[in-house]
Amino acid sequence: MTSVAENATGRAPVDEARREDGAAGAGLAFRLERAGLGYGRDAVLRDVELEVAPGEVLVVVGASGSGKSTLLRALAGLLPPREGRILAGGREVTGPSADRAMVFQDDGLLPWRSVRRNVELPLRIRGVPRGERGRAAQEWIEKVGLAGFARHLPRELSGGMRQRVQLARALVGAPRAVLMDEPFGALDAQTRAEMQRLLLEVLRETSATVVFVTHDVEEALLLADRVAVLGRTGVRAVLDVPPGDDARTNLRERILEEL
Ligand SMILES: Nc1ncnc2c1ncn2[C@@H]1O[C@H](COP(=O)(O)OP(=O)(O)OP(=O)(O)O)[C@@H](O)[C@H]1O
Repeated sequence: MTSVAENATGRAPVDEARREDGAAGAGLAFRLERAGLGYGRDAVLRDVELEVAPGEVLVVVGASGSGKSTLLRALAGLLPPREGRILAGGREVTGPSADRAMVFQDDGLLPWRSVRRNVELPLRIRGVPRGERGRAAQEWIEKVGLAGFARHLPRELSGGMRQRVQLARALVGAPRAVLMDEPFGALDAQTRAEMQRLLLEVLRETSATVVFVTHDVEEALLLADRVAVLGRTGVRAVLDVPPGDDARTNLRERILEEL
């Protein structure tokens, strides 16, 4: 298991005592034990052994079709493993949970709901009283730079703004893990860079564990504490992201070799 002391988000190093489970609100640890994932008869990933430490940002890269989204769906509890086990916070994952928020590439917002009402949704599902959820939603809308847009509908926003709304919706309920599937994949280069900066900024305020899927090795190096590289049927390597440009250049080459 890697040290996450050099966390890209600048967050405090993970407390060893919290690794396996930890108090409510602490980042969630994940563990895949010989997990086999697939659809019907088709195996996508076999024998996956992987640990994600609480508070860590693990970025998953791999060729198209290597199973990045499949892995994320399994962590979210949307796809049960065919073999082995998946543990979150020491407990077997048997379905989705409010502890594990998801962010998708296509925005996944409810088109008929305003920004505020989209952001409030996880709190509403949990039965948080209206006033409290309105305040929390407004706070997150401001944090993601959308003050003044609370009453807008998703179709009135740009792609980048819609991803900001998704980020606010994912984090408003203080989840212990955020699972992000190519969230910036459809954005232009400049908006993507802005969103990466915003993500690093907002993650500093949370202790959530992040598993982030991307095609983009540069994005992986920017965001990750560690990078997991998927190969044809499994995890080929899990690599620490060291500080320093030279070390990153070496790592970039290593990742590209593994891909
Ligand atoms: N719902 C599904 N039913 C059947 N097969 C699926 C399903 N979703 C994905 N697959 C298959 O599983 C394999 C892995 O797909 P997955 O989407 O996890 O890969 P990926 O690495 O995320 O790809 P990409 O980078 O192109 O998004 C592919 O062969 C895909 O066709």
